[in-house]
Amino acid sequence: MTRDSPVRDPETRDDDALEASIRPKTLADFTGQRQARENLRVFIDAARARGEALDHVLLAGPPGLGKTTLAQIVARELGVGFRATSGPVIAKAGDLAALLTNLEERDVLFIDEIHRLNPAVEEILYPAMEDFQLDLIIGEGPAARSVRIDLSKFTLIGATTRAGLLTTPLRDRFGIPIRLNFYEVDELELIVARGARVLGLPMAREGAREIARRARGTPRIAGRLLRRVRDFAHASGEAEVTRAAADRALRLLDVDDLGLDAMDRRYLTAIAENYGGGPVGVETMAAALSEPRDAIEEIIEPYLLQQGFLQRTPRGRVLTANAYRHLGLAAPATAAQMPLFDGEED
Ligand SMILES: Nc1ncnc2c1ncn2[C@@H]1O[C@H](COP(=O)(O)OP(=O)(O)OP(=O)(O)O)[C@@H](O)[C@H]1O
Ligand SMILES: [Mg+2]
Repeated sequence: MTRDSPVRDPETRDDDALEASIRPKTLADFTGQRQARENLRVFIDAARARGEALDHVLLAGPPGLGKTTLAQIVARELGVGFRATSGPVIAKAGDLAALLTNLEERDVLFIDEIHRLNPAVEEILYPAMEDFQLDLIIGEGPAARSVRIDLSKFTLIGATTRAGLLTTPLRDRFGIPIRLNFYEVDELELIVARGARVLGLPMAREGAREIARRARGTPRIAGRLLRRVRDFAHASGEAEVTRAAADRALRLLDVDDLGLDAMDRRYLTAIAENYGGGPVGVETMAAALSEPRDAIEEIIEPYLLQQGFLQRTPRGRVLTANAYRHLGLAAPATAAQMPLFDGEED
């Protein structure tokens, strides 16, 4: 399941195939996230040298930063099998048991959206992660008995957009917690340039930079913008994607100069115009925009917070002077003087 809002994700089959073709396959091809990459390099090499399963890895960060990609890369670099599932898909303990008992020694099991595991399923994951054992209840009523099954030593890679929602016992069982951050423009520029090469699209350096600058710090968005810019380039028949050509395409896509899209601006404008700049609660914003609360917290807000357009306070979201400036609105004097704390947990 992808949690991108429909507004931001009009993905087609063709796009999926293109996305797969530009997905990095090795740690060396994976741009950015230097610290995560360097740590993984060391732990992967050590596990390989000892012939042991890699310790369990938790990948946390906003959508589209490369969690699934990294999980696949880890399995490939370890030279082991890769099985993928996701939290909401594992309905019963038995479903997880079936997955776990089918793993071979040192395999990677990837659980996406691991914060959405059902508690009964999570419970049986604890001994599986810690002791590579499954405790299952077979049968019902007086005939029920518990059996213990030994599992292969495997590596669980969990991915989550909401690390704060993970239970402590689950979080504590990951020996390698990794936080992915928004990418720098330079890194996204490399990703766009590489993607253009893979797609056979002639791209000027400034063209790649323009797309990178407006990709919300997110490789998935960079890839999507690249594919749309490519469509416009084909239509116009120009030999190379210049900065001006990229800019023209991005404007048509309603991506503004700082990379905010229509939904970002709707969100900021609603706080400014309907709620006096805040504080306003996330539930109120969800209702005002007719978007699920999750989408607001996981997709829209992280980048706006990181860019300093928004603050979270114990009483709700508050726009910053930056946001007013960007929207071309006058900031109320009170907004600028409001004491700000980042007191609300995600
Ligand atoms: N470091 C990177 N270098 C190049 N491309 C990347 C990188 N990280 C991600 N991508 C590309 O961005 C896209 C999204 O990556 P991915 O699906 O791994 O994100 P994700 O974090 O799993 O997102 P979600 O939380 O929505 O599942 C993929 O097409 C992938 O190829
Ligand atoms: Mg993913």
